[in-house]
Amino acid sequence: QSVWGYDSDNGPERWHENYPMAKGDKQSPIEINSKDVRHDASLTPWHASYDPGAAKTILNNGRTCRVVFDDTFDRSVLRGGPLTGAYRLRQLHLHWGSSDDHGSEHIIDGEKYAAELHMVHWNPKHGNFAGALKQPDGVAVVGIFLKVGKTPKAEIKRILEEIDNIKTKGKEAPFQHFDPSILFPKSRDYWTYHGSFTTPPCEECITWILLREPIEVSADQMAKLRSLSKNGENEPVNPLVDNWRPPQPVKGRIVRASFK
Ligand SMILES: C[C@H](CNC(=O)c1ccc(S(N)(=O)=O)cc1)Cn1ccc2ccccc21
Ligand SMILES: [Zn+2]
Repeated sequence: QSVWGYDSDNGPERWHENYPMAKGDKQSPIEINSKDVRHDASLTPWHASYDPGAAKTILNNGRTCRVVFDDTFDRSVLRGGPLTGAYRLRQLHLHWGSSDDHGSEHIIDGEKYAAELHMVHWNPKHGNFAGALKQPDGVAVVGIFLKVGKTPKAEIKRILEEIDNIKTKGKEAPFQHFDPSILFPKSRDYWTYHGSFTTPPCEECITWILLREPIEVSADQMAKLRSLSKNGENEPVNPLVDNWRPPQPVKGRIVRASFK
């Protein structure tokens, strides 16, 4: 019984065999077409107030590179936008491709970005993360697109510098004094819709907040990300690339925009 992944024998087309939610009506990611988006003037700006001291470790779990934060109290929270209340930052991670022309999970007007960064928050009114992922308003994920360009954003460097210490599956390193809000682009414009985890168990508990403005990374930084391995130490090298789920059926959902 192979654990889920992104290969032909355990990839997105087969996740539903062990995770029936994968065939639900509110799955993520999706393709966003501007012509179908509805501007919602009632959408207020979102606000993140993160404590750099909440950052704990960075790890390679064989499927992504993840930074974990202390979420035992309202220390780093996201408010506003489509959200009611303060959602606690739990972790951030990325999805990327084997080349610069693809890798993001959400696709905007046919455009795929080289990578997509997810900042995962949960609603403490549901007690803990396990409880939150069973609720439609349980989790909020801020998605930031990464585009390869000439003027890379310096702040992403901090994450990529750690890559050398977590090359193989299971490797973890301390990652402290990091405020992920430095990764935000200038514009606060966003799209929002209701969806799911883009990985098993694919629970439909996520309010997605996708930032319209991508941040820039360099080709070298993308190569760095692609130097991560799915395999454990002393196992045959299996590059950690293409850890993205293809777009899922929109099924009548409305995507709202905070901007005109
Ligand atoms: C779902 C959880 C592991 N998965 C995630 O937390 C997760 C977060 C964000 C995304 S994405 N790509 O959509 O942003 C995908 C997966 C495992 N898990 C299952 C039950 C459970 C209970 C407590 C703690 C962890 C638990
Ligand atoms: Zn993700």
